[in-house]
Amino acid sequence: MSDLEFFLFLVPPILAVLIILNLFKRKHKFPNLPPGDMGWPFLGETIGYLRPYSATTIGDFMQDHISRYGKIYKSNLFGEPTIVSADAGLNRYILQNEGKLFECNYPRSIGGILGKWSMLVQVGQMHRDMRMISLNFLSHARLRNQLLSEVEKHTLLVLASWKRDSVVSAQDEAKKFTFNFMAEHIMSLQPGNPETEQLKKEYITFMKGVVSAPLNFPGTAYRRALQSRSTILGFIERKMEERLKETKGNENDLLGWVLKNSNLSKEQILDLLLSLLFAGHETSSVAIALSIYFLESCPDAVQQLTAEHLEISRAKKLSGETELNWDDYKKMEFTQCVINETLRLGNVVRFLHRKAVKDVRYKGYDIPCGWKVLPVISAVHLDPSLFDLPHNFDPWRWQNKQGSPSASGKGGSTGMSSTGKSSNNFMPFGGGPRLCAGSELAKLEMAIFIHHLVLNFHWKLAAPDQAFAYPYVDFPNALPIAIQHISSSIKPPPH
Ligand code: HEM
Repeated sequence: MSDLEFFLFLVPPILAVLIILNLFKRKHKFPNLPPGDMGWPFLGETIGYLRPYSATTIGDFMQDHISRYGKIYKSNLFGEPTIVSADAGLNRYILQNEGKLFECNYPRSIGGILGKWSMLVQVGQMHRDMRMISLNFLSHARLRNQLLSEVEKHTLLVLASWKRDSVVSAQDEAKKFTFNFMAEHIMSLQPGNPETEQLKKEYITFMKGVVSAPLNFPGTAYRRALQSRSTILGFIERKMEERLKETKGNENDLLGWVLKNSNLSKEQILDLLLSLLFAGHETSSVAIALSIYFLESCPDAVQQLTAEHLEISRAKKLSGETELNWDDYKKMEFTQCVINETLRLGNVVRFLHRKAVKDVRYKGYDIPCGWKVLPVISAVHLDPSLFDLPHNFDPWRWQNKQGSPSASGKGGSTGMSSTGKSSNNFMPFGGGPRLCAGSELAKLEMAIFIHHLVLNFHWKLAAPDQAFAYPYVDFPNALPIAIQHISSSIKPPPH
């Protein structure tokens, strides 16, 4: 027998014994691991977990696992032993104990593409520093005094370009809107300029890689995305150098603000800007597309929305004002219900990546230190014990948040069930120390877009489409809608 044959003969039984010993040790040290199936060696159950499914459901894999094992189960996902939680209480516990018992832990491929300094992968002090910068950039005062009118400007730019009685791709249009807005606020890029359009093109390739399998071979989407990442970073770097040469710095955009007010290195600034562009563009555009999709099949909601926005628009005409302001935004109460319901049912971000940094015991279950932990927020939002008829689009369930479920609830639901009344179970923006830094901006973008949409257009699906979870949410046909103008004309922004 050659050395190689001898080696091949010995390795499998040794590996098997090691795996069994490891399982035995684990079982001994952690006798109360949640029930579940660790699946195939190495692959675990990852393929089943990531199989696409309708975005308004939790998918067959999750449904089947919850029926078999309950809302907390163990598995092997993304190459690691994992605890999956569809349990509202455990999800809150995980997010609130960030940095103490659990820590953010996105797959290495995300760090490869968003950068090692990306906020999504940073933990500890560096994360806190970058978070402060983002919160500053997205502060309430900026939203109110500057970003609101910019959001309106970019909404009008997109909607005014829709041709009469045409078909538009709602998902692409929403992406155009959020990209233009973010690019202007991050680097003062103007919509339509050749450099902005070039960056947008690169960014699309980049995005395809972020959501693809992390296979770094020639010809793969991931490899192309890594190349686009370098091109985009080169672009941002040039902008940065131009700024550094300017004598009077422009602090109105994030790039200017960071250069003036932070000690971040060039590499850190590049990754911060890129990850903010990613975090702020992809999510809210999908949320806007989802709202257009849900509203299309809910005429009662469109009618109530239209009444709310007509009222705001009439009052503005009487006072001689044209642009929306914060007081107008605050009047958009039913719109907020539509936004909440869109985020609850559509689940733009479905689960988060964490790992246990200590041995944890929760409700009698062991969560061993070092294990991956996935709080699945979509499973809570679609849990029938927390939200009545969770698969129905029912914005009225959000009315009378403090009191009993709305008696006038339409869409067949009586609103939230008693436990669901508490907004505790609603976490579209995550929670704890990593709560989405752009949640208020995202809601503002959705509200202003909906305002001008319902005042100016009727729309119908032009071809069948529906949202899928891949697990990122996407409309395979980019949501084609046939539009009809209601008002005589929608004008591009005056400024
Ligand atoms: C509907 C739209 C959005 C949804 C559903 C959403 C959801 C989320 C979620 C769930 C997280 C937590 C990730 C985690 O804990 O691992 C997060 C983080 C974050 N989001 Fe959003 N987001 C949205 C829009 C935005 C926008 C418009 C921006 C701003 C430009 C933004 C910026 C961020 C940032 C910077 C973080 C990282 C926060 C941190 O780590 O401290 N997001 N988002």
